[in-house]
Amino acid sequence: MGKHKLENTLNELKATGKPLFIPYMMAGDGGINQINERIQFLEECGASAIELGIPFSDPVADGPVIQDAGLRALQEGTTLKLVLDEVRKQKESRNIPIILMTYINPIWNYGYEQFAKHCDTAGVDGIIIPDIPMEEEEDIAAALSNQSIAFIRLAAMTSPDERLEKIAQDSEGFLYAVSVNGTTGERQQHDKNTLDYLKKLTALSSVPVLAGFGISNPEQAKSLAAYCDGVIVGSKIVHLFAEGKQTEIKELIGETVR
Ligand SMILES: O=P(O)(O)OC[C@@H](O)[C@@H](O)c1c[nH]c2ccccc12
Repeated sequence: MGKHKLENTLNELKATGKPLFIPYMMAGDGGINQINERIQFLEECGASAIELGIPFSDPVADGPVIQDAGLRALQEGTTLKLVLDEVRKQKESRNIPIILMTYINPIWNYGYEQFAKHCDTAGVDGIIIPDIPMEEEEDIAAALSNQSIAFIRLAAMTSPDERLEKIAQDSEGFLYAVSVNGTTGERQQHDKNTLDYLKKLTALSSVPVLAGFGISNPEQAKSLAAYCDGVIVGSKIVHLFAEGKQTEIKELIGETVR
């Protein structure tokens, strides 16, 4: 058994032999009342876990689709505190793991200890922080560790092998393998060397490895998942929600995890 519930849940799903699928959704896009509705919908679609984005004014890793969703969510008045309050309401009825994706600044404002405690109360299982360098993560890592919340690390294709090794060993819950160079957003295809990179990370990591960035259809998802444990899809899901195309979300997830 791994140290974190998230890791154990993903490993159980992995044992069924199907690729893992983690959809990303922007919290507060479509209104605060859509947060729990959409989480429940994605759970019913067969998602393995949910990556819940906290909108932020300076989202350096986000491409245009997610940036726009973030602006809409901010206009709805979405804050980290509001999202945690919403997520807590559904804690008992929810079976799917929740992963928060937030830049470090909102966590800093909230207070690291306070943030970790409130995540625990809300039943949050893991955290992704795209803009904290390995060298500066000690304090937030300690706060999360006190509450047994998985601190998911991001690996980049440009990282040297030594660094990838360290990231793969440190990562908790799963390892997020960023599979393009650049920001989030749909891509036609991935480089050939992406597959070697995924293979390498899978060999280095003791937690499940999921590829994310640039994935928008089941074919792409399956071809990458053949070299790791599953995929994360953001922009495509955000875009389909914004257009009210829930049926297509269901098909995308269903066809990938089948
Ligand atoms: O949108 P894409 O290309 O499908 O990529 C997933 C991504 O959106 C999601 O995981 C995410 C949204 N914002 C991020 C910032 C950093 C890392 C990851 C993310």
